[in-house]
Amino acid sequence: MTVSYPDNGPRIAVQSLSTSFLTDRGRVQSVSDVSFSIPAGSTLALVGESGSGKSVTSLSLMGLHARTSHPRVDGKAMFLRRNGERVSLLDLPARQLRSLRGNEMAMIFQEPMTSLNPLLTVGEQIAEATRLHLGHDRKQAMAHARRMLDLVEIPDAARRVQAYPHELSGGMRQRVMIALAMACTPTLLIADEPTTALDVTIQAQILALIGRLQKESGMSVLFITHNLGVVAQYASDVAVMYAGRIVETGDVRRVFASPAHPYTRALLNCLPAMAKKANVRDAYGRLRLAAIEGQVSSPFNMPPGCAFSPRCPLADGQCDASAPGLSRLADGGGQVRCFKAHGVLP
Ligand SMILES: Nc1ncnc2c1ncn2[C@@H]1O[C@H](COP(=O)(O)OP(=O)(O)OP(=O)(O)O)[C@@H](O)[C@H]1O
Repeated sequence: MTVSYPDNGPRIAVQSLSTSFLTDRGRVQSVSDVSFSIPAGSTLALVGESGSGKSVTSLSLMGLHARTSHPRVDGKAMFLRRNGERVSLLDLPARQLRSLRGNEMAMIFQEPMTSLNPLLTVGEQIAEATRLHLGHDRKQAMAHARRMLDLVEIPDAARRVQAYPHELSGGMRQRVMIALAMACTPTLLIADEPTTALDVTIQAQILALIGRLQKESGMSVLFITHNLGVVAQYASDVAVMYAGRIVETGDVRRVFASPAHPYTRALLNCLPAMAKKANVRDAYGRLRLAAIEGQVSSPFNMPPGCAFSPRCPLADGQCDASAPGLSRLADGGGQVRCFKAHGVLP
């Protein structure tokens, strides 16, 4: 299933993406000034605590916000199509965006049951996608569905193609979601917490599967997770989000070896491996995992300065008074949004 794609620039380039919604309490800014790009075949992990704006970012790119929340999405998101054409996702008419979704751009979510149709067999659901996007007839579509189930290593695919989602385990359902997402050989896969609901062994298998499919197909992946621990193995680059903004970007090795933002450092300190290294133990001799004290400020009550300053051990008057912009780090190491970061280029 290897496909060659035009190699002129990033698969997706997002610039100053900002999203707000209308709520009972007025318009709320959920994502502000988010920029990143993902080259062909690369994985960018978007990391941050719950509520930091990761899902809103991906749903904004896919045009999937409910109209009832009156979303306002600003900025630019250029997507490189298979045919070499570059399209502006935020300006595309709904019909054209729909024809890209599930075809050249696909998405998998945490909970497959919310995306799979309980009334159709898994084979019918995959077949429906390829009939719509690839023009398969019924027979071709069902044969393709079987091949896809094989590809995602579902045992006995010929039989399972006839199964309904509720007849499968959580791990199998997530494999079906991946098969559905991959059915039209997307060039961009957005994986939003794809393994959070699964137990650790199955998580590792699913992530390995996505990694294998990516290598074989050359697709780019936007991998959304709150768990920095899984990032090191599966992503080439990281963007850390806090309160709707990217606070640090860089390649995985640099971010893990020398995190520049105090929030990234705090996230890393929450990892078991880091706890082992620090070897801080409780009264019973158990390793003590660090936790980030305090909570993300409410979007209705954001501090005037840096959003992280109320929780930051380094914050001073400057951080409370004004919000830092993104600065480039020395050695091509990415960017950071912090007055106190070391190694920032002038
Ligand atoms: N339709 C909406 N209307 C109003 N606010 C929204 C809407 N969707 C998301 N938000 C708010 O936007 C912020 C970012 O939410 P988002 O779901 O992107 O966070 P997240 O980082 O993906 O968190 P999680 O890991 O829990 O999914 C949150 O404060 C959330 O409550």
